[in-house]
Amino acid sequence: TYKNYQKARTIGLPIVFSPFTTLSPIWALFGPRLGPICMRLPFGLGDFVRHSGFSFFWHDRYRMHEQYGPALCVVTPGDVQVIIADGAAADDMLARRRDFIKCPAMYQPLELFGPNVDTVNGEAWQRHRRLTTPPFNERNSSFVWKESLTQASGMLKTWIKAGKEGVVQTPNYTLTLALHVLTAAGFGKSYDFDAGLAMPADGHTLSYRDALREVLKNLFVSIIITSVTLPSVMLSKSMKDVKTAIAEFKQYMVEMVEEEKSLVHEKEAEKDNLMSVLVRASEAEAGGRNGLTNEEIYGNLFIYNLAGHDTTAHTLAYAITLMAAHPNLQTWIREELDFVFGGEDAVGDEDYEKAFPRLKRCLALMYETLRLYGPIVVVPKYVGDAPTKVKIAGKEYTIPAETHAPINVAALNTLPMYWGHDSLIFRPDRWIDNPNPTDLSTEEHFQPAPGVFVPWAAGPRICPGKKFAQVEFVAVISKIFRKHKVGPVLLQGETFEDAKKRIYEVVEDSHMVITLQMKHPEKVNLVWEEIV
Ligand code: HEM
Repeated sequence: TYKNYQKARTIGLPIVFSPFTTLSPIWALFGPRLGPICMRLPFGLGDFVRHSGFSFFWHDRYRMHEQYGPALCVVTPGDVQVIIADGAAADDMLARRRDFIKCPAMYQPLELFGPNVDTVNGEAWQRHRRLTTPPFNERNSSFVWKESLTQASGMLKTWIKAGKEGVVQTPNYTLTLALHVLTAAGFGKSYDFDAGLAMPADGHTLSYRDALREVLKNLFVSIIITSVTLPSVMLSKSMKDVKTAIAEFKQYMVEMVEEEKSLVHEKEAEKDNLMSVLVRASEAEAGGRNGLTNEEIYGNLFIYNLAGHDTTAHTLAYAITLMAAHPNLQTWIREELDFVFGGEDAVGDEDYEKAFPRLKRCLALMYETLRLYGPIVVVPKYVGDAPTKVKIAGKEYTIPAETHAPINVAALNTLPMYWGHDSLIFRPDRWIDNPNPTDLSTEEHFQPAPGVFVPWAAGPRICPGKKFAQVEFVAVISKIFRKHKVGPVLLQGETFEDAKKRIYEVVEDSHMVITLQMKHPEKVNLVWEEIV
Protein backbone atom coordinates (compact mmCIF):
# COMPACT_ATOMS: atom_id res chain seq x y z
CA THR A 1 0.00 0.00 0.00
CA TYR A 2 2.84 2.39 0.85
CA LYS A 3 4.31 2.03 -2.65
CA ASN A 4 0.91 2.76 -4.13
CA TYR A 5 0.49 5.71 -1.79
CA GLN A 6 3.84 7.13 -3.01
CA LYS A 7 2.69 6.63 -6.59
CA ALA A 8 -0.62 8.40 -5.90
CA ARG A 9 1.17 11.30 -4.20
CA THR A 10 3.06 12.09 -7.39
CA ILE A 11 -0.26 12.81 -9.10
CA GLY A 12 -1.28 15.64 -6.78
CA LEU A 13 -4.97 14.81 -6.41
CA PRO A 14 -6.84 14.16 -3.14
CA ILE A 15 -6.13 10.66 -1.82
CA VAL A 16 -8.42 8.18 -0.08
CA PHE A 17 -7.79 4.57 0.91
CA SER A 18 -9.60 1.31 0.38
CA PRO A 19 -8.60 -2.16 1.59
CA PHE A 20 -9.87 -3.70 -1.66
CA THR A 21 -8.27 -3.57 -5.09
CA THR A 22 -10.37 -2.81 -8.15
CA LEU A 23 -10.67 -6.44 -9.26
CA SER A 24 -10.78 -7.97 -5.76
CA PRO A 25 -12.80 -11.21 -5.99
CA ILE A 26 -13.34 -11.15 -2.20
CA TRP A 27 -14.99 -7.74 -2.29
CA ALA A 28 -16.95 -8.68 -5.42
CA LEU A 29 -18.33 -11.64 -3.46
CA PHE A 30 -18.87 -10.14 0.00
CA GLY A 31 -19.01 -6.40 -0.73
CA PRO A 32 -22.72 -6.31 -1.53
CA ARG A 33 -23.51 -7.62 2.00
CA LEU A 34 -20.60 -6.18 3.96
CA GLY A 35 -20.57 -2.77 2.30
CA PRO A 36 -23.79 -1.39 3.80
CA ILE A 37 -22.74 -2.69 7.27
CA CYS A 38 -19.28 -1.11 7.01
CA MET A 39 -20.85 2.21 5.99
CA ARG A 40 -22.54 2.40 9.40
CA LEU A 41 -19.19 2.24 11.26
CA PRO A 42 -18.39 5.32 13.39
CA PHE A 43 -15.73 8.00 12.64
CA GLY A 44 -16.07 7.56 8.88
CA LEU A 45 -14.28 4.19 9.12
CA GLY A 46 -16.55 2.71 6.49
CA ASP A 47 -16.23 5.64 4.09
CA PHE A 48 -13.98 3.57 1.83
CA VAL A 49 -17.05 1.61 0.69
CA ARG A 50 -18.23 4.60 -1.35
CA HIS A 51 -15.28 4.25 -3.70
CA SER A 52 -14.90 0.46 -3.62
CA GLY A 53 -16.88 -1.13 -6.40
CA PHE A 54 -19.17 0.09 -9.10
CA SER A 55 -22.47 -0.55 -7.26
CA PHE A 56 -21.32 1.87 -4.58
CA PHE A 57 -20.28 4.46 -7.17
CA TRP A 58 -23.84 4.42 -8.43
CA HIS A 59 -25.37 4.88 -4.98
CA ASP A 60 -22.95 7.70 -4.25
CA ARG A 61 -23.76 9.44 -7.57
CA TYR A 62 -21.86 12.78 -7.56
CA ARG A 63 -21.31 13.06 -3.80
CA MET A 64 -17.69 11.89 -3.56
CA HIS A 65 -16.82 14.52 -6.17
CA GLU A 66 -18.71 17.18 -4.25
CA GLN A 67 -16.45 16.28 -1.32
CA TYR A 68 -13.10 15.75 -3.11
CA GLY A 69 -13.43 17.60 -6.41
CA PRO A 70 -13.56 16.44 -10.05
CA ALA A 71 -10.95 13.72 -9.52
CA LEU A 72 -9.54 11.72 -6.63
CA CYS A 73 -7.06 8.86 -6.11
CA VAL A 74 -8.11 5.67 -4.40
CA VAL A 75 -5.09 3.84 -3.01
CA THR A 76 -5.49 0.12 -2.33
CA PRO A 77 -2.99 -2.63 -1.48
CA GLY A 78 -3.01 -3.76 -5.14
CA ASP A 79 -3.40 -0.63 -7.26
CA VAL A 80 -4.16 3.05 -7.65
CA GLN A 81 -7.35 4.34 -9.25
CA VAL A 82 -7.89 7.89 -10.40
CA ILE A 83 -11.65 8.41 -10.44
CA ILE A 84 -12.62 11.19 -12.82
CA ALA A 85 -15.85 13.16 -13.15
CA ASP A 86 -14.92 16.13 -15.29
CA GLY A 87 -16.69 16.45 -18.65
CA ALA A 88 -13.78 17.98 -20.58
CA ALA A 89 -11.31 15.43 -19.13
CA ALA A 90 -13.67 12.54 -19.96
CA ASP A 91 -14.05 13.80 -23.51
CA ASP A 92 -10.27 14.06 -23.91
CA MET A 93 -9.61 10.62 -22.38
CA LEU A 94 -12.25 8.90 -24.51
CA ALA A 95 -10.69 10.40 -27.64
CA ARG A 96 -7.23 9.00 -26.71
CA ARG A 97 -7.65 5.24 -27.01
CA ARG A 98 -3.89 4.62 -27.10
CA ASP A 99 -3.20 6.47 -23.84
CA PHE A 100 -6.32 5.25 -22.02
CA ILE A 101 -6.72 1.59 -22.88
CA LYS A 102 -8.95 -1.16 -21.55
CA CYS A 103 -7.27 -2.99 -18.67
CA PRO A 104 -6.38 -6.40 -20.16
CA ALA A 105 -6.93 -8.24 -16.85
CA MET A 106 -10.40 -6.75 -16.50
CA TYR A 107 -11.60 -7.58 -20.02
CA GLN A 108 -9.82 -10.90 -20.70
CA PRO A 109 -12.62 -12.96 -19.03
CA LEU A 110 -14.99 -11.70 -21.75
CA GLU A 111 -12.98 -13.63 -24.35
CA LEU A 112 -14.81 -16.87 -23.53
CA PHE A 113 -15.54 -17.52 -27.20
CA GLY A 114 -12.55 -15.62 -28.59
CA PRO A 115 -10.85 -12.20 -28.62
CA ASN A 116 -13.24 -9.44 -29.68
CA VAL A 117 -13.64 -5.71 -30.29
CA ASP A 118 -14.57 -5.10 -26.64
CA THR A 119 -11.51 -6.77 -25.13
CA VAL A 120 -8.52 -5.91 -27.33
CA ASN A 121 -6.36 -2.79 -27.63
CA GLY A 122 -3.96 -1.22 -30.11
CA GLU A 123 -3.62 -2.49 -33.69
CA ALA A 124 -5.77 -5.55 -33.00
CA TRP A 125 -8.63 -3.31 -31.86
CA GLN A 126 -8.37 -1.26 -35.07
CA ARG A 127 -8.75 -4.43 -37.16
CA HIS A 128 -11.67 -5.71 -35.07
CA ARG A 129 -13.42 -2.35 -35.05
CA ARG A 130 -13.11 -1.88 -38.82
CA LEU A 131 -14.80 -5.21 -39.44
CA THR A 132 -17.33 -5.27 -36.59
CA THR A 133 -18.85 -1.82 -37.16
CA PRO A 134 -20.26 -2.13 -40.75
CA PRO A 135 -23.07 -4.46 -39.56
CA PHE A 136 -24.58 -1.56 -37.60
CA ASN A 137 -25.95 0.17 -40.69
CA GLU A 138 -29.33 1.72 -41.49
CA ARG A 139 -30.64 -1.49 -43.10
CA ASN A 140 -29.97 -3.23 -39.83
CA SER A 141 -31.64 -0.41 -37.86
CA SER A 142 -34.74 -0.82 -39.98
CA PHE A 143 -34.74 -4.54 -39.18
CA VAL A 144 -34.26 -3.78 -35.46
CA TRP A 145 -37.23 -1.40 -35.63
CA LYS A 146 -39.58 -3.96 -37.18
CA GLU A 147 -38.52 -6.83 -34.96
CA SER A 148 -38.81 -4.61 -31.83
CA LEU A 149 -42.37 -3.66 -32.82
CA THR A 150 -43.30 -7.31 -33.32
CA GLN A 151 -41.77 -8.34 -30.01
CA ALA A 152 -43.34 -5.38 -28.19
CA SER A 153 -46.79 -6.36 -29.48
CA GLY A 154 -46.29 -9.86 -28.13
CA MET A 155 -45.04 -8.54 -24.80
CA LEU A 156 -47.97 -6.15 -24.46
CA LYS A 157 -50.46 -8.94 -25.16
CA THR A 158 -48.94 -11.02 -22.35
CA TRP A 159 -49.06 -8.02 -20.03
CA ILE A 160 -52.71 -7.27 -20.76
CA LYS A 161 -53.53 -10.92 -20.10
CA ALA A 162 -52.03 -10.54 -16.61
CA GLY A 163 -55.08 -8.35 -15.82
CA LYS A 164 -55.58 -6.69 -12.43
CA GLU A 165 -53.05 -8.99 -10.73
CA GLY A 166 -50.43 -7.16 -12.77
CA VAL A 167 -47.13 -8.15 -14.32
CA VAL A 168 -44.55 -9.50 -11.89
CA GLN A 169 -40.85 -8.98 -12.68
CA THR A 170 -41.03 -6.59 -15.64
CA PRO A 171 -37.27 -7.03 -16.37
CA ASN A 172 -37.81 -10.74 -17.19
CA TYR A 173 -40.05 -9.63 -20.06
CA THR A 174 -37.75 -6.95 -21.39
CA LEU A 175 -34.87 -9.45 -21.20
CA THR A 176 -36.83 -11.86 -23.42
CA LEU A 177 -37.69 -9.03 -25.79
CA ALA A 178 -34.07 -7.86 -26.07
CA LEU A 179 -32.89 -11.45 -26.57
CA HIS A 180 -35.37 -11.99 -29.40
CA VAL A 181 -34.40 -8.72 -31.08
CA LEU A 182 -30.77 -9.85 -30.94
CA THR A 183 -31.45 -13.34 -32.26
CA ALA A 184 -33.42 -11.84 -35.19
CA ALA A 185 -31.60 -8.62 -36.05
CA GLY A 186 -28.27 -10.08 -34.97
CA PHE A 187 -28.47 -13.57 -36.39
CA GLY A 188 -31.58 -13.94 -38.53
CA LYS A 189 -33.37 -16.26 -36.08
CA SER A 190 -36.90 -15.15 -35.15
CA TYR A 191 -38.96 -16.36 -32.19
CA ASP A 192 -42.49 -15.50 -31.05
CA PHE A 193 -42.41 -13.39 -27.91
CA ASP A 194 -44.18 -16.03 -25.83
CA ALA A 195 -42.53 -19.09 -27.38
CA GLY A 196 -41.70 -21.55 -24.62
CA LEU A 197 -38.61 -23.71 -25.04
CA ALA A 198 -37.85 -23.56 -28.77
CA MET A 199 -37.13 -26.60 -30.98
CA PRO A 200 -33.45 -27.44 -31.20
CA ALA A 201 -32.00 -27.61 -34.71
CA ASP A 202 -30.88 -30.98 -36.09
CA GLY A 203 -27.93 -32.37 -34.18
CA HIS A 204 -28.56 -30.06 -31.18
CA THR A 205 -30.12 -30.58 -27.76
CA LEU A 206 -31.02 -26.89 -27.26
CA SER A 207 -32.32 -24.20 -29.60
CA TYR A 208 -29.97 -21.36 -30.50
CA ARG A 209 -32.02 -18.95 -28.36
CA ASP A 210 -32.16 -21.21 -25.31
CA ALA A 211 -28.43 -21.95 -25.45
CA LEU A 212 -27.61 -18.25 -25.70
CA ARG A 213 -30.03 -17.33 -22.91
CA GLU A 214 -28.44 -19.89 -20.57
CA VAL A 215 -24.93 -18.55 -21.25
CA LEU A 216 -25.94 -14.90 -20.77
CA LYS A 217 -27.90 -15.68 -17.59
CA ASN A 218 -24.92 -17.51 -16.11
CA LEU A 219 -22.05 -15.40 -17.34
CA PHE A 220 -19.81 -15.86 -14.28
CA VAL A 221 -20.21 -19.63 -14.30
CA SER A 222 -19.65 -19.63 -18.07
CA ILE A 223 -16.40 -17.71 -17.62
CA ILE A 224 -15.18 -20.18 -14.97
CA ILE A 225 -16.14 -23.21 -17.04
CA THR A 226 -14.38 -21.91 -20.15
CA SER A 227 -11.23 -20.83 -18.33
CA VAL A 228 -10.57 -23.82 -16.00
CA THR A 229 -10.99 -27.45 -16.91
CA LEU A 230 -12.94 -28.93 -14.04
CA PRO A 231 -13.60 -32.68 -13.90
CA SER A 232 -17.22 -33.58 -14.49
CA VAL A 233 -17.70 -34.84 -10.90
CA MET A 234 -16.95 -31.35 -9.57
CA LEU A 235 -19.78 -29.80 -11.61
CA SER A 236 -23.26 -29.41 -10.14
CA LYS A 237 -26.31 -30.14 -12.32
CA SER A 238 -26.78 -26.45 -13.09
CA MET A 239 -23.09 -26.07 -14.01
CA LYS A 240 -23.40 -29.05 -16.34
CA ASP A 241 -26.41 -27.35 -17.97
CA VAL A 242 -24.34 -24.21 -18.52
CA LYS A 243 -21.50 -26.30 -19.96
CA THR A 244 -23.94 -27.89 -22.41
CA ALA A 245 -25.30 -24.46 -23.36
CA ILE A 246 -21.76 -23.15 -24.01
CA ALA A 247 -20.99 -26.11 -26.29
CA GLU A 248 -24.34 -25.78 -28.07
CA PHE A 249 -24.00 -22.05 -28.60
CA LYS A 250 -20.46 -22.47 -29.93
CA GLN A 251 -21.65 -25.20 -32.30
CA TYR A 252 -24.43 -22.94 -33.62
CA MET A 253 -21.90 -20.19 -34.27
CA VAL A 254 -19.58 -22.62 -36.07
CA GLU A 255 -22.48 -23.77 -38.28
CA MET A 256 -23.82 -20.26 -38.95
CA VAL A 257 -20.42 -18.90 -39.89
CA GLU A 258 -19.66 -21.89 -42.12
CA GLU A 259 -23.02 -21.54 -43.86
CA GLU A 260 -22.58 -17.79 -44.33
CA LYS A 261 -19.12 -18.31 -45.81
CA SER A 262 -20.47 -20.83 -48.30
CA LEU A 263 -23.22 -18.35 -49.25
CA VAL A 264 -20.56 -15.75 -49.93
CA HIS A 265 -18.84 -18.14 -52.30
CA GLU A 266 -22.15 -18.90 -54.02
CA LYS A 267 -22.57 -15.13 -54.42
CA GLU A 268 -25.84 -15.06 -52.45
CA ALA A 269 -26.89 -11.57 -51.36
CA GLU A 270 -25.92 -10.29 -47.92
CA LYS A 271 -28.69 -10.29 -45.30
CA ASP A 272 -29.58 -7.47 -42.92
CA ASN A 273 -28.40 -9.22 -39.77
CA LEU A 274 -25.17 -8.46 -37.92
CA MET A 275 -23.66 -11.92 -38.44
CA SER A 276 -24.07 -11.89 -42.22
CA VAL A 277 -22.38 -8.51 -42.64
CA LEU A 278 -19.59 -9.33 -40.18
CA VAL A 279 -18.69 -12.62 -41.88
CA ARG A 280 -18.73 -10.96 -45.29
CA ALA A 281 -16.64 -8.00 -44.17
CA SER A 282 -14.09 -10.41 -42.77
CA GLU A 283 -14.19 -12.72 -45.81
CA ALA A 284 -13.50 -9.74 -48.08
CA GLU A 285 -10.17 -9.45 -46.28
CA ALA A 286 -9.50 -13.17 -45.96
CA GLY A 287 -6.16 -14.29 -47.26
CA GLY A 288 -4.69 -10.98 -46.18
CA ARG A 289 -3.69 -10.45 -42.58
CA ASN A 290 -6.51 -8.01 -42.03
CA GLY A 291 -9.47 -10.38 -41.69
CA LEU A 292 -10.74 -12.04 -38.52
CA THR A 293 -9.94 -15.62 -37.57
CA ASN A 294 -12.89 -17.93 -36.87
CA GLU A 295 -12.22 -17.62 -33.13
CA GLU A 296 -12.34 -13.83 -33.45
CA ILE A 297 -15.62 -14.02 -35.37
CA TYR A 298 -17.14 -16.18 -32.60
CA GLY A 299 -15.76 -13.79 -29.98
CA ASN A 300 -17.41 -10.83 -31.71
CA LEU A 301 -20.72 -12.58 -32.32
CA PHE A 302 -20.87 -13.38 -28.63
CA ILE A 303 -19.89 -9.87 -27.52
CA TYR A 304 -22.67 -8.35 -29.67
CA ASN A 305 -25.07 -10.51 -27.67
CA LEU A 306 -23.51 -9.83 -24.30
CA ALA A 307 -23.13 -6.08 -24.81
CA GLY A 308 -26.56 -5.67 -26.37
CA HIS A 309 -28.72 -7.73 -24.04
CA ASP A 310 -28.81 -6.66 -20.38
CA THR A 311 -27.97 -3.06 -21.27
CA THR A 312 -31.02 -2.44 -23.44
CA ALA A 313 -33.33 -4.76 -21.49
CA HIS A 314 -32.72 -3.12 -18.12
CA THR A 315 -32.91 0.39 -19.56
CA LEU A 316 -36.38 -0.51 -20.87
CA ALA A 317 -37.37 -2.07 -17.54
CA TYR A 318 -36.37 1.04 -15.57
CA ALA A 319 -38.13 3.36 -18.02
CA ILE A 320 -41.37 1.38 -17.92
CA THR A 321 -41.32 1.05 -14.11
CA LEU A 322 -40.73 4.79 -13.75
CA MET A 323 -43.47 5.58 -16.24
CA ALA A 324 -45.89 3.67 -13.98
CA ALA A 325 -45.14 6.28 -11.32
CA HIS A 326 -45.83 9.17 -13.71
CA PRO A 327 -49.18 9.11 -15.56
CA ASN A 328 -48.47 12.67 -16.72
CA LEU A 329 -45.33 11.47 -18.52
CA GLN A 330 -47.34 8.80 -20.26
CA THR A 331 -49.68 11.52 -21.52
CA TRP A 332 -46.66 13.54 -22.65
CA ILE A 333 -45.27 10.57 -24.62
CA ARG A 334 -48.71 9.79 -26.05
CA GLU A 335 -49.05 13.35 -27.28
CA GLU A 336 -45.98 12.73 -29.43
CA LEU A 337 -47.20 9.30 -30.59
CA ASP A 338 -50.53 10.81 -31.66
CA PHE A 339 -48.68 13.61 -33.42
CA VAL A 340 -46.38 11.26 -35.35
CA PHE A 341 -48.68 8.30 -36.03
CA GLY A 342 -52.06 10.00 -36.04
CA GLY A 343 -51.50 13.62 -37.11
CA GLU A 344 -51.94 15.24 -40.50
CA ASP A 345 -48.85 13.71 -42.12
CA ALA A 346 -49.24 10.45 -40.23
CA VAL A 347 -46.39 7.99 -40.43
CA GLY A 348 -46.99 4.23 -40.64
CA ASP A 349 -45.87 2.19 -37.64
CA GLU A 350 -43.37 0.24 -39.69
CA ASP A 351 -41.80 3.26 -41.35
CA TYR A 352 -38.53 3.38 -39.43
CA GLU A 353 -36.90 6.10 -41.57
CA LYS A 354 -39.74 8.54 -41.02
CA ALA A 355 -40.90 7.59 -37.53
CA PHE A 356 -37.67 7.21 -35.55
CA PRO A 357 -36.22 10.72 -36.07
CA ARG A 358 -39.52 12.31 -35.10
CA LEU A 359 -39.95 10.43 -31.80
CA LYS A 360 -37.86 12.90 -29.83
CA ARG A 361 -39.75 12.55 -26.57
CA CYS A 362 -39.43 8.75 -26.68
CA LEU A 363 -35.66 9.13 -27.10
CA ALA A 364 -35.63 11.78 -24.35
CA LEU A 365 -37.18 9.16 -22.08
CA MET A 366 -34.26 6.86 -22.90
CA TYR A 367 -31.69 9.59 -22.25
CA GLU A 368 -33.20 10.44 -18.89
CA THR A 369 -33.42 6.77 -17.88
CA LEU A 370 -29.76 6.30 -18.87
CA ARG A 371 -28.78 9.43 -16.97
CA LEU A 372 -30.13 8.17 -13.65
CA TYR A 373 -30.36 4.39 -14.12
CA GLY A 374 -27.94 3.67 -16.99
CA PRO A 375 -26.54 0.14 -17.16
CA ILE A 376 -22.90 1.29 -17.28
CA VAL A 377 -21.89 3.15 -14.13
CA VAL A 378 -18.26 3.80 -15.03
CA VAL A 379 -16.20 3.50 -18.20
CA PRO A 380 -13.13 1.72 -16.86
CA LYS A 381 -10.02 3.14 -18.53
CA TYR A 382 -6.44 2.18 -17.74
CA VAL A 383 -3.05 3.81 -18.29
CA GLY A 384 -0.82 1.08 -19.73
CA ASP A 385 2.97 0.99 -19.99
CA ALA A 386 3.72 4.70 -20.18
CA PRO A 387 2.54 7.59 -17.97
CA THR A 388 0.26 10.12 -19.59
CA LYS A 389 -1.00 13.62 -18.97
CA VAL A 390 -4.59 14.75 -18.62
CA LYS A 391 -6.16 18.13 -17.90
CA ILE A 392 -8.73 17.99 -15.11
CA ALA A 393 -10.73 21.14 -14.41
CA GLY A 394 -8.16 23.07 -16.45
CA LYS A 395 -5.07 21.81 -14.54
CA GLU A 396 -2.64 19.26 -15.97
CA TYR A 397 -1.88 16.05 -14.06
CA THR A 398 0.43 13.13 -14.91
CA ILE A 399 -1.13 9.74 -14.41
CA PRO A 400 1.57 7.11 -13.81
CA ALA A 401 1.81 3.87 -15.82
CA GLU A 402 -0.37 0.94 -14.74
CA THR A 403 -3.01 3.07 -13.08
CA HIS A 404 -6.75 2.60 -13.36
CA ALA A 405 -8.56 5.76 -14.48
CA PRO A 406 -12.31 5.06 -14.40
CA ILE A 407 -14.60 7.72 -15.80
CA ASN A 408 -17.37 8.07 -13.23
CA VAL A 409 -20.41 8.15 -15.51
CA ALA A 410 -22.89 7.99 -12.62
CA ALA A 411 -21.32 11.17 -11.17
CA LEU A 412 -21.07 12.99 -14.51
CA ASN A 413 -24.75 12.22 -15.07
CA THR A 414 -25.83 13.89 -11.84
CA LEU A 415 -23.37 16.67 -10.96
CA PRO A 416 -25.49 19.79 -10.27
CA MET A 417 -22.91 21.95 -12.12
CA TYR A 418 -23.95 20.16 -15.32
CA TRP A 419 -27.62 19.40 -14.66
CA GLY A 420 -28.85 21.97 -12.16
CA HIS A 421 -30.17 21.50 -8.66
CA ASP A 422 -32.81 19.01 -9.67
CA SER A 423 -30.15 16.69 -11.10
CA LEU A 424 -31.39 13.71 -9.10
CA ILE A 425 -34.99 14.15 -10.26
CA PHE A 426 -36.26 12.00 -13.13
CA ARG A 427 -37.48 14.54 -15.66
CA PRO A 428 -37.36 13.41 -19.33
CA ASP A 429 -38.55 16.81 -20.54
CA ARG A 430 -35.20 18.31 -19.50
CA TRP A 431 -33.95 16.83 -22.81
CA ILE A 432 -36.39 18.79 -24.96
CA ASP A 433 -35.51 22.30 -26.11
CA ASN A 434 -38.18 24.54 -27.62
CA PRO A 435 -41.12 22.80 -25.99
CA ASN A 436 -44.17 23.99 -27.87
CA PRO A 437 -47.35 22.07 -27.12
CA THR A 438 -49.03 23.34 -30.27
CA ASP A 439 -46.23 22.38 -32.66
CA LEU A 440 -44.21 19.35 -31.67
CA SER A 441 -42.18 19.49 -34.88
CA THR A 442 -40.06 22.33 -33.46
CA GLU A 443 -38.79 20.25 -30.55
CA GLU A 444 -35.05 19.51 -30.48
CA HIS A 445 -32.86 17.59 -28.06
CA PHE A 446 -30.81 19.45 -25.49
CA GLN A 447 -27.07 18.83 -26.12
CA PRO A 448 -24.91 18.56 -22.98
CA ALA A 449 -21.28 19.74 -23.19
CA PRO A 450 -18.84 17.14 -24.64
CA GLY A 451 -17.93 14.38 -22.19
CA VAL A 452 -20.75 15.15 -19.75
CA PHE A 453 -23.30 12.60 -20.98
CA VAL A 454 -21.43 9.49 -22.09
CA PRO A 455 -23.65 6.47 -21.32
CA TRP A 456 -22.40 4.88 -24.55
CA ALA A 457 -18.85 6.18 -23.97
CA ALA A 458 -17.53 8.46 -26.77
CA GLY A 459 -14.62 8.83 -29.18
CA PRO A 460 -13.22 5.96 -31.27
CA ARG A 461 -14.42 3.26 -28.83
CA ILE A 462 -17.96 4.60 -28.57
CA CYS A 463 -20.54 1.81 -28.33
CA PRO A 464 -21.18 0.59 -31.88
CA GLY A 465 -24.64 -0.60 -30.76
CA LYS A 466 -25.79 2.89 -29.70
CA LYS A 467 -28.21 3.31 -32.59
CA PHE A 468 -29.34 -0.33 -32.35
CA ALA A 469 -30.28 0.24 -28.69
CA GLN A 470 -31.96 3.60 -29.39
CA VAL A 471 -34.03 2.17 -32.23
CA GLU A 472 -35.09 -0.81 -30.12
CA PHE A 473 -36.00 1.35 -27.11
CA VAL A 474 -37.97 3.90 -29.11
CA ALA A 475 -39.83 1.24 -31.11
CA VAL A 476 -40.90 -0.57 -27.93
CA ILE A 477 -42.01 2.61 -26.13
CA SER A 478 -43.90 3.76 -29.22
CA LYS A 479 -45.77 0.48 -29.37
CA ILE A 480 -46.67 -0.05 -25.71
CA PHE A 481 -47.74 3.52 -24.89
CA ARG A 482 -49.62 4.29 -28.07
CA LYS A 483 -52.98 2.94 -26.89
CA HIS A 484 -52.18 1.63 -23.43
CA LYS A 485 -51.29 2.93 -20.01
CA VAL A 486 -49.48 1.40 -17.07
CA GLY A 487 -49.80 1.81 -13.31
CA PRO A 488 -48.71 0.05 -10.14
CA VAL A 489 -50.95 -2.57 -8.51
CA LEU A 490 -51.91 -0.85 -5.25
CA LEU A 491 -51.33 -2.76 -2.03
CA GLN A 492 -54.14 -2.91 0.48
CA GLY A 493 -54.88 0.55 1.85
CA GLU A 494 -52.22 2.14 -0.36
CA THR A 495 -52.81 5.41 -2.23
CA PHE A 496 -51.26 6.11 -5.64
CA GLU A 497 -48.79 8.48 -3.95
CA ASP A 498 -47.69 5.66 -1.58
CA ALA A 499 -47.23 3.34 -4.57
CA LYS A 500 -45.19 5.99 -6.36
CA LYS A 501 -42.91 6.16 -3.32
CA ARG A 502 -42.62 2.37 -3.42
CA ILE A 503 -41.65 2.48 -7.10
CA TYR A 504 -38.86 4.92 -6.32
CA GLU A 505 -37.65 2.71 -3.46
CA VAL A 506 -37.50 -0.22 -5.86
CA VAL A 507 -35.57 1.60 -8.61
CA GLU A 508 -33.18 3.12 -6.09
CA ASP A 509 -32.54 -0.31 -4.55
CA SER A 510 -30.35 -1.32 -7.50
CA HIS A 511 -26.96 -2.98 -7.84
CA MET A 512 -24.44 -3.90 -10.49
CA VAL A 513 -24.59 -7.43 -11.88
CA ILE A 514 -22.29 -6.63 -14.81
CA THR A 515 -24.88 -3.92 -15.57
CA LEU A 516 -27.13 -1.97 -13.23
CA GLN A 517 -30.37 -3.70 -12.29
CA MET A 518 -33.14 -3.54 -9.69
CA LYS A 519 -32.65 -5.95 -6.79
CA HIS A 520 -36.37 -6.51 -6.22
CA PRO A 521 -38.47 -5.59 -9.24
CA GLU A 522 -41.11 -8.03 -7.94
CA LYS A 523 -42.01 -5.44 -5.29
CA VAL A 524 -43.97 -3.45 -7.90
CA ASN A 525 -46.41 -5.30 -10.07
CA LEU A 526 -47.61 -3.33 -13.08
CA VAL A 527 -51.11 -3.26 -14.55
CA TRP A 528 -51.57 -2.56 -18.26
CA GLU A 529 -54.86 -1.25 -19.60
CA GLU A 530 -56.16 -0.08 -22.90
CA ILE A 531 -57.05 3.59 -23.02
CA VAL A 532 -60.72 3.98 -23.84
C1 HEM B 1 -28.61 1.05 -23.72
C2 HEM B 1 -27.83 0.21 -24.33
C3 HEM B 1 -26.33 0.27 -24.34
C4 HEM B 1 -25.45 0.98 -23.56
C5 HEM B 1 -25.79 1.98 -22.46
C6 HEM B 1 -24.11 0.64 -24.00
C7 HEM B 1 -22.96 1.19 -23.47
C8 HEM B 1 -21.68 0.89 -23.89
C9 HEM B 1 -20.47 1.46 -23.35
C10 HEM B 1 -20.40 2.50 -22.23
C11 HEM B 1 -19.42 0.92 -24.02
C12 HEM B 1 -17.94 1.20 -23.77
C13 HEM B 1 -17.48 0.24 -22.72
C14 HEM B 1 -16.06 0.38 -22.36
O1 HEM B 1 -15.31 1.16 -22.96
O2 HEM B 1 -15.67 -0.34 -21.43
C15 HEM B 1 -19.94 -0.01 -24.98
C16 HEM B 1 -19.18 -0.77 -25.84
C17 HEM B 1 -19.69 -1.70 -26.71
N1 HEM B 1 -21.02 -1.96 -26.95
FE1 HEM B 1 -22.62 -1.06 -26.08
N2 HEM B 1 -24.19 -0.28 -25.01
C18 HEM B 1 -25.52 -0.54 -25.26
C19 HEM B 1 -26.04 -1.40 -26.23
C20 HEM B 1 -25.28 -2.13 -27.11
C21 HEM B 1 -25.84 -2.98 -28.16
C22 HEM B 1 -27.33 -3.12 -28.47
C23 HEM B 1 -24.78 -3.59 -28.77
C24 HEM B 1 -24.76 -4.58 -29.90
C25 HEM B 1 -25.82 -5.14 -30.42
C26 HEM B 1 -23.55 -3.10 -28.12
C27 HEM B 1 -22.26 -3.49 -28.46
C28 HEM B 1 -21.11 -2.95 -27.92
C29 HEM B 1 -19.75 -3.36 -28.30
C30 HEM B 1 -19.41 -4.42 -29.34
C31 HEM B 1 -18.85 -2.56 -27.56
C32 HEM B 1 -17.32 -2.58 -27.60
C33 HEM B 1 -16.81 -1.49 -28.53
C34 HEM B 1 -15.31 -1.24 -28.51
O3 HEM B 1 -14.67 -1.45 -27.47
O4 HEM B 1 -14.77 -0.77 -29.53
N3 HEM B 1 -23.92 -2.23 -27.13
N4 HEM B 1 -21.32 -0.01 -24.91
